Amino acid sequence: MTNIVICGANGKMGHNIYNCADERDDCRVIAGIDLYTKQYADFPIFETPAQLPEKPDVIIDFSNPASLDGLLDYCLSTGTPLVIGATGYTDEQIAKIRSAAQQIPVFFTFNMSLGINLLVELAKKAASVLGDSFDIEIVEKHHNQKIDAPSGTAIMLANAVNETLDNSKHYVYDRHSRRQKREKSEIGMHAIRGGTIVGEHDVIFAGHDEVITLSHSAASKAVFAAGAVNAAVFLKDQPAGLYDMSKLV
Ligand SMILES: NC(=O)C1=CN([C@@H]2O[C@H](COP(=O)(O)OP(=O)(O)OC[C@H]3O[C@@H](n4cnc5c(N)ncnc54)[C@H](OP(=O)(O)O)[C@@H]3O)[C@@H](O)[C@H]2O)C=CC1
Ligand SMILES: O=C(O)C1=N[C@H](C(=O)O)C[C@H](O)C1
Repeated sequence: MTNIVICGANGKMGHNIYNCADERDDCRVIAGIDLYTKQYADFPIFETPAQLPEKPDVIIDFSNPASLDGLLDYCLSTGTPLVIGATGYTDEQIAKIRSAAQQIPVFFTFNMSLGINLLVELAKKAASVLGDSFDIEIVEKHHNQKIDAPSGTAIMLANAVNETLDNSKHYVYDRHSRRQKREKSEIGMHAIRGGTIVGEHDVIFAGHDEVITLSHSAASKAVFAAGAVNAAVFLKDQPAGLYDMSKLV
């Protein structure tokens, strides 16, 4: 049995993770963390990790980058494994996550779906064949409640493509404020926000008279919740280190 605490328990992903864990026999949610306390049917919610009455086997975080320091303090001092699904971190925060993973198990990915992680591999392959001659643009679409842009997944895809191309590209987020043609070294990053779109990502390779688009669409948040719960059950028994979806396929 894996005892889970959800950080961001009152949020959309928090609810989906609770529902996913509730349907399984090998794990259960024992508590939540969120900005205000609200009693769920089955578990209590606390405002900070320090208030947790017992140490869980693993914490799953789908809250906000603002909760990172408190979570890392708690997980490092108690040796608690941490699954991080939230997005919007600064480079400095990502460095802190990597550093913590030298002492505790940390599972960190901007997208918990298996499909996106295959898309990353396909995009790397396409970049290795087309990257020198085709223009590369990434388009992501999400619901109107999303705070960060571009999405963590779009950044993950761009980084994977760029690393394949020896980091020869730079990212362009805005073409409104300049009057000039596109440079070969650009990866254009485009964020669309509207309605209840769950999450769509296109990596577009545009060449002379031909275009290849690699595309992924999530139909519900349950797909991310399933990945996060699988990650938590996996992480509980791992040594310190940084893990991602490649460990779950
Ligand atoms: N890796 C992946 O596969 C996926 C990642 N995500 C990411 O997960 C995050 C959450 O998404 P979603 O559930 O849709 O967002 P929600 O806004 O619905 O949920 C976030 C919850 O966290 C709470 N919260 C905010 N700040 C803190 C804090 N400092 N400490 C504790 N709780 C806090 C919010 O409270 P309040 O509402 O009061 O601010 C809210 O209840 C986002 O960063 C999103 O991009 C989402 C889906 C998949
Ligand atoms: O905020 C969301 O909803 C999502 N965020 C993640 C991201 O920023 O990449 C993953 C998924 O697309 C849903």
